[in-house]
Amino acid sequence: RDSNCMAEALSDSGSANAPTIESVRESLIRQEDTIVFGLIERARFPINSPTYSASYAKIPGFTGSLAQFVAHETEALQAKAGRFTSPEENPFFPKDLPASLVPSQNHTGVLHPSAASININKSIWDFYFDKLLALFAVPGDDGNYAATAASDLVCLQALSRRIHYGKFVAEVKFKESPKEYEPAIRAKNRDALMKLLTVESVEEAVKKRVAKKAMVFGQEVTLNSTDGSNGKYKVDPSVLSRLYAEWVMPLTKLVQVEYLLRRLD
Ligand SMILES: C=C(O[C@@H]1C=C(C(=O)O)C=C[C@H]1O)C(=O)O
Repeated sequence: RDSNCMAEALSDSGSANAPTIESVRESLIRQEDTIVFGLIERARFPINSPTYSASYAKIPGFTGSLAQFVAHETEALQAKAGRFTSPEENPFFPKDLPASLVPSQNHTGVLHPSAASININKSIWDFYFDKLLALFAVPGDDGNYAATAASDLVCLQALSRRIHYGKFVAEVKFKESPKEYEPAIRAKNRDALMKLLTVESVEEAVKKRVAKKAMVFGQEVTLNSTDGSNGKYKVDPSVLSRLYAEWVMPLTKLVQVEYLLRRLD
């Protein structure tokens, strides 16, 4: 099976195509590329703070910032195109989302149905704008607010997909050893579940790999120099390890715990 096609793989029917811990981890690794490239694209612009100010935007018929407006309206269009019928996609503005207008895809049930009730995009939105952005975008204002908002949404959606992928990780882990998970689920013991699903060696490797990807993808490519990067990268590699250590992995694990707690409902 083509390992780049996790979405297709997860949609396949039949247990022969059921995800494995390897296939799920492969997808998480590939999604790192999307996240690193997304941050590199956003880092082309300075912070551009008017993008986040409701008093700047004053959009007729909409209360909120330009960033909120672009996310809200883009999601409405994407919903009509069927984006959120995929169990891998979770909207930031789930209220009043228009229905899909396209023929429905056959997303067969890999996940327990209660997975649909898990959406932690509010936390993702908050850490992205309140903490992360200032770590990789330089201070300043170049007036490119619409492009800035669009590029923020690309980052947010990539982070959201990665973090909510914890649902699939948890499903695979549960299927591999139900007897270990069941008592902790019945006891609603979050700490025990967190311990069971945590693999520190994998987390260490993730932190190192995303920093390395920031170096490889974010170097200046030139034709006639021996060291194109000169140690300068479009996004500081340490920001990538910090993003994963402080937010992405803890939130992915939170999604896993939330999913497991509902797994026997
Ligand atoms: C995703 C997994 O579960 C946990 C979360 C990880 C992550 O978010 O990258 C990594 C290791 C585990 O502690 C996994 O085991 O691969």
